[in-house]
Amino acid sequence: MIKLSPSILAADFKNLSDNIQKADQAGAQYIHIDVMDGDFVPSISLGVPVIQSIRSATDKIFDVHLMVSNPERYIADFVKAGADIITVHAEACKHLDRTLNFIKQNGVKVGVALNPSTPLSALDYVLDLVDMVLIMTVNPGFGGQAFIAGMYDKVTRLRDMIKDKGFNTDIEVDGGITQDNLDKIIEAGANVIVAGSSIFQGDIKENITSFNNIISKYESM
Ligand SMILES: O=C(CO)[C@@H](O)[C@H](O)COP(=O)(O)O
Ligand SMILES: [Fe+2]
Repeated sequence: MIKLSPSILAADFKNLSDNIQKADQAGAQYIHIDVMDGDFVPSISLGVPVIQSIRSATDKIFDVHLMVSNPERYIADFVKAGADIITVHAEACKHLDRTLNFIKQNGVKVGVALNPSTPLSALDYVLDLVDMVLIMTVNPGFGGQAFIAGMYDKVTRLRDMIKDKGFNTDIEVDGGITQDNLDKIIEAGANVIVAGSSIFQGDIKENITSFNNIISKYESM
């Protein structure tokens, strides 16, 4: 099952709950929420109070991407605010195994993210702990960047690694995804698709319908 996770970083913050409801009604399965701390990545975006406040706008899955140093400090707060999936960066955790276990103990789905330059071997001893691996297809910190072409191969190799281990882990891709590269990234093995600018710039409903039309070709396979 392929899921679309619109990134609200590209939404109109003045009309955030309206934009989220449009994405929900147009057929997004997840809502991707980028939390940036100005330390792990240069930008500061939004945090717990915003998530708490938009929780009532939709009952779709809140897919929370923490681009935060030492994220274990905030996990319980994000769960309380309404996160359903919490993804932390391998590069941002001093004790990744402990942090992933802690997310699971808090009763939500566990994700681990890798920057473009981080090798897949970072997953060797944690893959069994996670529900989802997020492959960054741009360097984290900003929306609207161009997809890094080398990431197709990374996703293919990760899908093989997951199959070899007999797991069923989701692969999320995040950054620079458009209707033009969607086929290729799904064919590489991604099944959770984050898109910010290419959903929220222009007509949200039309964009989501076009994305879902492409995705639907793979659902019947
Ligand atoms: O995590 C991030 C950026 O760090 C992303 O979730 C972006 O928000 C995706 O935006 P687009 O590249 O799709 O515009
Ligand atoms: Fe993200």
